[in-house]
Amino acid sequence: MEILKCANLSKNFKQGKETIHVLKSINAQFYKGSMNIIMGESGSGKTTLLNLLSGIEQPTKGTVYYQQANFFKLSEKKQSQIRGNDYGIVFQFFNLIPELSIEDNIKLPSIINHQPLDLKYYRKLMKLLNIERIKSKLPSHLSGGEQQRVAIARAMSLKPSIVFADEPTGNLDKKNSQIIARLFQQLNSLFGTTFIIVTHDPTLFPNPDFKYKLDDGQLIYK
Ligand SMILES: Nc1ncnc2c1ncn2[C@@H]1O[C@H](COP(=O)(O)OP(=O)(O)OP(=O)(O)O)[C@@H](O)[C@H]1O
Repeated sequence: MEILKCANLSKNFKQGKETIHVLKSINAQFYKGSMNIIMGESGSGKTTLLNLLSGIEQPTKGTVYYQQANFFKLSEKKQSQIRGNDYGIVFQFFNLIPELSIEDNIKLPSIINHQPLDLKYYRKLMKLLNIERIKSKLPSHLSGGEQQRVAIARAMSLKPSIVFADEPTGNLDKKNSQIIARLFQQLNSLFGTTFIIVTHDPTLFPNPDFKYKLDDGQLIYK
């Protein structure tokens, strides 16, 4: 069953007097519980595509459907509910709040979105990501790999149906990149979360369900 879909999705940016056509009428489906990898050269529009799919940015043309609903036609309130409760986002540079403990960082989405944490699920997540023993620390006291594991826990804390990850291993060494990639696979199998991951290094994800490349504004199925 498809959970997310885009139809004729285009995005242009104005750069001075020029208009650049970053995404050119992209059509794609993402299935519930699937692992999707998106590759592409620097500047090919990977972040832009992720921003449109996750509802952060509006397309110039075209439609994004989340569970059959035309996302950008939904009310602002509904859009932000979906972004807060149903989507999780993982960034290259972790984006943890420096003043908050690890535990408070992870619990933040539940506070902001007024959603109770499922404590049994939360403990399972902490254990799987191996961050229980560092939960009282501050982000600055953690290694990059640890910070990214915390960021994944935060993104997954409200049991999202889709996690969007933009170069989640881009700031990590090889060993930690492999650990993070393996964790994504495990979370996908264990919780059935749909993952849409942008990466420069497809060897980290040897068997995704779907692999794409962004090239000249088109999303090509590999
Ligand atoms: N807000 C913006 N205004 C103008 N141009 C933009 C904007 N956002 C992105 N672009 C341009 O769109 C193109 C695609 O950018 P994007 O960040 O999506 O690429 P990317 O594939 O994620 O690149 P990288 O791998 O280097 O992160 C680039 O040429 C970029 O300069």
